[in-house]
Amino acid sequence: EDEARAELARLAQAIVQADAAYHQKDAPEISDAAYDALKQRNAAIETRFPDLKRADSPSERVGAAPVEGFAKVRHERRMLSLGNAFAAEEVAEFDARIRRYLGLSDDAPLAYTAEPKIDGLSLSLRYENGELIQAATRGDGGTGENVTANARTIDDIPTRLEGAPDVLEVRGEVYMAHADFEALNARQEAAGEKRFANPRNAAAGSLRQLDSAVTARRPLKFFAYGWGVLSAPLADTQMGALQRLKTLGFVINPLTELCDGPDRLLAHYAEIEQRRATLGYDIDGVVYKVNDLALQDRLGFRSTTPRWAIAHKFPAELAWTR
Ligand SMILES: NC(=O)n1nc(-c2ccco2)nc1N
Repeated sequence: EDEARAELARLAQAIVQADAAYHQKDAPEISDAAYDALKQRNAAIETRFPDLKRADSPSERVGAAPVEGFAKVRHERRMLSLGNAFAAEEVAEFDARIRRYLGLSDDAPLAYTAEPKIDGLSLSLRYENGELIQAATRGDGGTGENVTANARTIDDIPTRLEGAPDVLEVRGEVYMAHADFEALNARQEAAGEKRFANPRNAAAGSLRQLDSAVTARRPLKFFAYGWGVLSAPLADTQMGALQRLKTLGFVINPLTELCDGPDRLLAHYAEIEQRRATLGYDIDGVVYKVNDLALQDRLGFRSTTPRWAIAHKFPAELAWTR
């Protein structure tokens, strides 16, 4: 009984904290699944020890459940996270591993693209016959949230495309620029509303608003960096596909470069790291991708990450200090 009483106290505190993060900071500290598990554990103990139920039990609190939220969307092609590299040697290993996997000799040409890794939240945009019909967050990679109405309010996201494949899913990152973030927090403060901890939380909280009129007032931006389902190929190479997306009206990160091998990748990494503080938006590394799409298809994916791509991260930045 004492064990149960103590655990109920811990659960109540954890659930209150999770609710506060979800509702106040627009940035849940734990996943919906973890939240649900806390609630179920609490209910199970209360069922077993009814007389231990707390006056402030989370199972009785009105509005405790996170906002009923968005319709769920299944991603036909999983939205994957990236493997990480932290040291230069790991970049050489990434290249060597790919050469081994493909049976390429050390001196065979093997090009990569290198682009800044935007520190925002991933979004998948589905266009059919040139119409934006669905926008979904990454979620757990297999199932995300339907945020179509909110995505339509983002200027960088075209609602209509000319000359696109019949079915085209564009993937990219929603983010908030530093200047827009500061201005938003000033408005929040003036209105007696909560401030956002950092641009990523502000972008996430703004995109995951149930009221799209709120999203429309939030300065969100979008860089396209990839694709999902395609009814026809965009190009034969990563760089060519990005150029095609640009032609279709998407914003591609201007610091994206074609590199002929690990040394060039590291040189570009250093250049981007040099310019990081002047970009006006948060990045947390550089993403290297094999440029040839036929090779990407042969390389495929590891359990959860592409074999053909890696994120070379910057050393963790101090707490958001601007
Ligand atoms: N976050 C970001 O900027 N990303 N993320 C990818 C990615 C994730 C999976 C495949 O590619 N690429 C870029 N530029």
